[in-house]
Amino acid sequence: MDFEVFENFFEGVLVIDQKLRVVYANPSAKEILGDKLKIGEGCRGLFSICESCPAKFVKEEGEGVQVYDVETASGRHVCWSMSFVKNAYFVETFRDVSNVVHCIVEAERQRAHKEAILNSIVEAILVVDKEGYVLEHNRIAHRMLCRQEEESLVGKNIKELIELSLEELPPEGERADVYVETPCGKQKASVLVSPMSSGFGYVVSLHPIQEVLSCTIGEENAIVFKSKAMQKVLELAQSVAEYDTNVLIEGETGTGKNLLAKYIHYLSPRRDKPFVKINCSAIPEGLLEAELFGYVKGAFTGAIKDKPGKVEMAEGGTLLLDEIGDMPLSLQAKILHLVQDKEFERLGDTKFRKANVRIIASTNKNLWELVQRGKFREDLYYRLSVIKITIPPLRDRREDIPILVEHFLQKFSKKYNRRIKGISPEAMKMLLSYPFYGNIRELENIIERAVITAKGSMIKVENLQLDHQGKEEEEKERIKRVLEQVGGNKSLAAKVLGIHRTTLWRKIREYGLENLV
Ligand SMILES: Nc1ncnc2c1ncn2[C@@H]1O[C@H](COP(=O)(O)OP(=O)(O)OP(=O)(O)O)[C@@H](O)[C@H]1O
Repeated sequence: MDFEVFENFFEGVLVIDQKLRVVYANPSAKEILGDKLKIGEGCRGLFSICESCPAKFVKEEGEGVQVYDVETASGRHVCWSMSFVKNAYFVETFRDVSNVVHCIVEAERQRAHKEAILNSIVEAILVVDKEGYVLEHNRIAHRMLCRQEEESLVGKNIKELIELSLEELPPEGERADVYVETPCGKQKASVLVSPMSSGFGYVVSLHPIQEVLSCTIGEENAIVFKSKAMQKVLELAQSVAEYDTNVLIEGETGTGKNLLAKYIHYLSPRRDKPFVKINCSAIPEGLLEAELFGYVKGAFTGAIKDKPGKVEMAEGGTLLLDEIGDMPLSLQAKILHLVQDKEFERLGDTKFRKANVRIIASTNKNLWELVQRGKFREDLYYRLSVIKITIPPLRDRREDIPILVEHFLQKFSKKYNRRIKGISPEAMKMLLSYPFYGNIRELENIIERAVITAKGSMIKVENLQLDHQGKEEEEKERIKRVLEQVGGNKSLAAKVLGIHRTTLWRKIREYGLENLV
């Protein structure tokens, strides 16, 4: 066999006889294998593949073998092949691929580093191209967004995953809160988008936000909160719920007094019996007694048959006397009798009836002040306020605003079948600085309007209809009234208003009320 033909080959060529001795090596082979190569000696050990010498297989099967990465005795990497020719020789050819292998190893090392870093981040990371298609992601993203272990996010569009397209995400460097559908239900997450310096796409990070605290008696009546102040309120409510004591709930309008009363009822042993509410301020004085205690036929013109009142409707359950501060003095004695002796009389009747009801009263007025002014019976006040729970106004627990916003966003998105995903940072900032004299009810109305009027899937500043002018007037009047009541004593006025002294002083100057102090 003429081996000269191999002399100028770029690849290394070794010719091995059947006793596995090297009979020829071309210059490339000599260069690659160095002094480990000895012509006339055995070839064993020249390559890492010699450990499982393929010669026997190649000869018997008559098939060549190729291995892409074989190490030489001197540590170089070659792409190696062996064939059996002319029933006499094994020919090994090999090409140095050390550089390629090095690049692959380096790329693999970098990939492993990147993967370790990505997986050590507590946020879900999605690397997307300019159109929003996922190129890479970390383990948290998989856990957060995939229902099945084998499911892959690569190739999916961000819109499909978080229902927000790239254009709808917050601008670079700004976070926004969104809701993401996860295998465990909706998860709130703070989203941040950073463009890649190569201009190749974006890194979208989703930081899961801890579940909102909520006490719920059904979806409709969820009480959501985050503040310590509300936590205390709820804890107190929970601890008194099981006892049959009367409870007085105080708080400004719209702070959630009705909701809390329902919560207490549903936590109490009376939960399977009725919860009945009567609004003492909404019913004309003449009708209130009949509404509360019922009447018998002929009690007044139009009383054509006996009719039970709210007290009887609440039998076995809870009766909420809403806006108790507006209860006329004339009726207060009868309420006292009900509260004290659990007895009442239907209008026009001659006999007392027994009532098995738990009484919760609520008021947005300062009941004690009404007692002092002779508008509310002191004995009734003490009877009702065995346990007094005061719900703080929303402006004193602003940390509840974001979760309430989200709660209402979800509620109204569902109600109006709109796909509202979140609120822009500017809009949230505006809500956080708004005084909310109408408290949660006002916030609820603002969000309801915003959900209806929002053009895209995010609530923006222009969707918020805030009544700043009206609020300022209202605040000025309130401060003026309180200052007059306390004879200009700033400390006392700040206490009554529930604001800090320095805030009060600033507002006095703002509204030009200096003459009152
Ligand atoms: N913590 C809360 N979480 C969720 N929704 C709330 C919360 N507090 C109040 N709301 C909602 O705000 C609205 C007003 O609440 P509610 O009627 O209980 O207030 P209120 O203090 O009784 O008002 P008013 O003094 O006018 O009778 C309701 O729609 C209620 O569901």
